[in-house]
Amino acid sequence: MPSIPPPPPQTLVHSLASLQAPPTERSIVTWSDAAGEHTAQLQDRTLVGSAAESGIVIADPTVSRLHAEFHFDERGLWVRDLGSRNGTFVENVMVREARLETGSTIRMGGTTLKLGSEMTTDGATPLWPAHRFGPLVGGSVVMRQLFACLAKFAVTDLAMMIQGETGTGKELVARAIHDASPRKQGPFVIVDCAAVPDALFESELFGHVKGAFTSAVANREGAFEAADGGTVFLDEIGELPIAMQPKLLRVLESRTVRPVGSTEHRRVDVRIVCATHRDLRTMVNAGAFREDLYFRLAGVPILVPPLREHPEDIPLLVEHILGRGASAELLAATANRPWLGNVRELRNFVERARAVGAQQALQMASQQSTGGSPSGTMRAAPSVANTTASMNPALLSNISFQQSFREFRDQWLEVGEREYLSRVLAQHARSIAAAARQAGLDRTYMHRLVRKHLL
Ligand SMILES: Nc1ncnc2c1ncn2[C@@H]1O[C@H](COP(=O)(O)OP(=O)(O)OP(=O)(O)O)[C@@H](O)[C@H]1O
Repeated sequence: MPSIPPPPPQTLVHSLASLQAPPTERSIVTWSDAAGEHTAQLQDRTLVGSAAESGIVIADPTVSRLHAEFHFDERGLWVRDLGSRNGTFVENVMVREARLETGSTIRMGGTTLKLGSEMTTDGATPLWPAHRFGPLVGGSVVMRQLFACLAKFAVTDLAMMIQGETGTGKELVARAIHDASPRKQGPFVIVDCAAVPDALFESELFGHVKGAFTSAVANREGAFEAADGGTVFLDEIGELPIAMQPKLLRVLESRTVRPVGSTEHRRVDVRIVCATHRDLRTMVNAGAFREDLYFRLAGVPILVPPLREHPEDIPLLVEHILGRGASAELLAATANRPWLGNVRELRNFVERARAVGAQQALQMASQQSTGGSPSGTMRAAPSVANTTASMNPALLSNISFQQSFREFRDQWLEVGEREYLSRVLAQHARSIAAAARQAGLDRTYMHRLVRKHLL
């Protein structure tokens, strides 16, 4: 079968306009007061106060009747205090007028409002009605908007591109899309593009026939064929070697694969979901990622927010991870940390706290250099002294022996696993290949473990 030539190059702006649903960004504020929790969309001018005639009515006696006004101009969104009794504060600074950004917190009297934004394609304000979407948990406005967007597009066959910092839940989002799609009975196949050696990429994706290269001792099915009838999740798509990019594009367009060493094209029916922590548009502009492939993959761009943008979800996530209610101590310990490694770091922390107690977990966290960086780069190797401290037998004195053996074992396996990996990595100057060799693990698996433990 003749190969299909790639489409003619397009400009980034033109392609963006033609391939993305035309989203409109709307600013919203959320707050809770004596009357409960509220979300309101901001108009060109919105009056805020405790008077019933205000656009945003706050049920709080410390808020003046006509307290402040939100308004837009060509430079953005502003809040202006209207001479209120108790003042208007932005990020705890008292202001007469200030420009706001998404995520800003605005305090009026005793009530704090949080500014968010939502992307809509139809002018409506989509909010998922529940605090869960498949395996995903989140009750904040940003997460419920995300869930509504996932629900809307999961039922289509459009390619989806999930962007977000490391640990924000991109893989879980991909799984949620698959589970909510008509393909849910089909396979869900993950390819971690960061963990596949360049020379094996083609075989990994499209398979090979026996004898295609020296180590090809038998026919092997690639990820696309394995996912036939289901979804292929291409994780860390930004790591796809440039030489592979036209090959992937051809497969997406022809919907056929040709295993390495074969002349036969095989038809495959897969939906593509990919994820990246990098901004692929910057990579396109730098020539490191093909623009035509980018637009083919980014049919629906999905942005997963970092945890710091929805800290109100932390208690819900903590209880989800624990599988039960959390102690006040644990909730306090998790409330005000930066969580640069996002939900993954929170999960590791909670699992450690379950094993050793919240205080000890806090101590261990402060011994480690904190946070997976937003850029997704690995953090510096922990020192041997630190790793030794984390296995101090004194930890045992903090462990709960009230739990079941199974729970105890699972918690200590996590702690032990992390300890083992950090030591092996340190011994091999953080070479994943060398560490995997010594550990007797597959390099891909080693890579996953390292990311899982934020090492
Ligand atoms: N909204 C959520 N609800 C429940 N669990 C979550 C949520 N978001 C993330 N997690 C959990 O956090 C951990 C990290 O999530 P995941 O591996 O999907 O992140 P990621 O963005 O793909 O990370 P990376 O970019 O490093 O691959 C997982 O254990 C996942 O189950």
